[in-house]
Amino acid sequence: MAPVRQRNAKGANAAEIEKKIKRGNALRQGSSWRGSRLLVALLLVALSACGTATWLYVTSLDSDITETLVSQGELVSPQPRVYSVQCSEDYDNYKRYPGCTPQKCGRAVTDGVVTREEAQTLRRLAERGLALAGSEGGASILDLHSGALSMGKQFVNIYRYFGEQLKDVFTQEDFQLYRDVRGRIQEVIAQTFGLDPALMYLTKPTFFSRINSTAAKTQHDEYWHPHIDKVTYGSFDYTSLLYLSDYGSDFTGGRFVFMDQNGNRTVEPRAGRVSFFSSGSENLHRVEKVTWGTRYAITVSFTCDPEHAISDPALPRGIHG
Ligand SMILES: O=C(O)CCC(=O)C(=O)O
Ligand SMILES: [Fe+2]
Repeated sequence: MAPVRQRNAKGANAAEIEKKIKRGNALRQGSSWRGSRLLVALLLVALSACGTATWLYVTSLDSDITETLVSQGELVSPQPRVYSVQCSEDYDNYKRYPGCTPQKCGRAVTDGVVTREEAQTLRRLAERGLALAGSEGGASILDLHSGALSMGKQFVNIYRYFGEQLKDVFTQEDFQLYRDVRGRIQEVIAQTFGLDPALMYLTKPTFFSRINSTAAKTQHDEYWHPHIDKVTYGSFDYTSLLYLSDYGSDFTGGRFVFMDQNGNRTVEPRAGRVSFFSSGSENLHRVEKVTWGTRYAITVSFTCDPEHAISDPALPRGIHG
């Protein structure tokens, strides 16, 4: 009996082993199936991620079609380069001043109105003025008309705060140069848009700006938001920008961007370059973030409304520069 039992036991063992092997095989087959299904799933996820990324890239390219209107290296002189655009209806909401209120709208750039030497003198003026204080964030302004100067997270009035000290910072010649340049810009805007320069007035704010890549600390530092000058500043009818430094060598980023329905159009700053445009929503724009270096510019703005006219900046009486 015992050998039979043994045989039986042996037979049972063999059957069990066979079963185990089969189960093992089945398990292995199952897990390899599961493994390959996982692989397929992963592949699908990767493919759809690639697809989404490509789609995002293509659509971002599409909405980011950028045309350079004027590059830093070009010299646009003696005549401005003019791009006409249709006027928005913004001006209908304001009193019309014939001979000044925009009827022709557009944008233009000229390197023939302010010399590079003049731009350098104005840049030094800006450097000295802004060295008195400046924003903690990346964007500082100095408004010689109101006296507003960025200081830390706010503004001070330089004429009150620094008083007599200013005679070592600004000279009468500096203010004379500002007036001269302002007058020439006014002339070229009037010529380009067919206006009577005598019916255009300097308006506020009109300011020097200094921008670097330091992170913004307050909303005042956030210069890069798209905006419409007429909406932001109210009184503006024509905006001009006089650049005091060069895109690409003094700073990177910081190009001026007109944001049109069908794409972006940029102006690359160049010292002495004047860019001007009608201030309504036909000229929605922004400034790219400055990524390196320091960018200096002056915003010189004009209104047609004599009630919003301001006088040229001048050193207050008693401060003799
Ligand atoms: O500095 C610039 O290029 C533009 C500044 C600007 O948009 C503004 O002052 O309203
Ligand atoms: Fe602006």
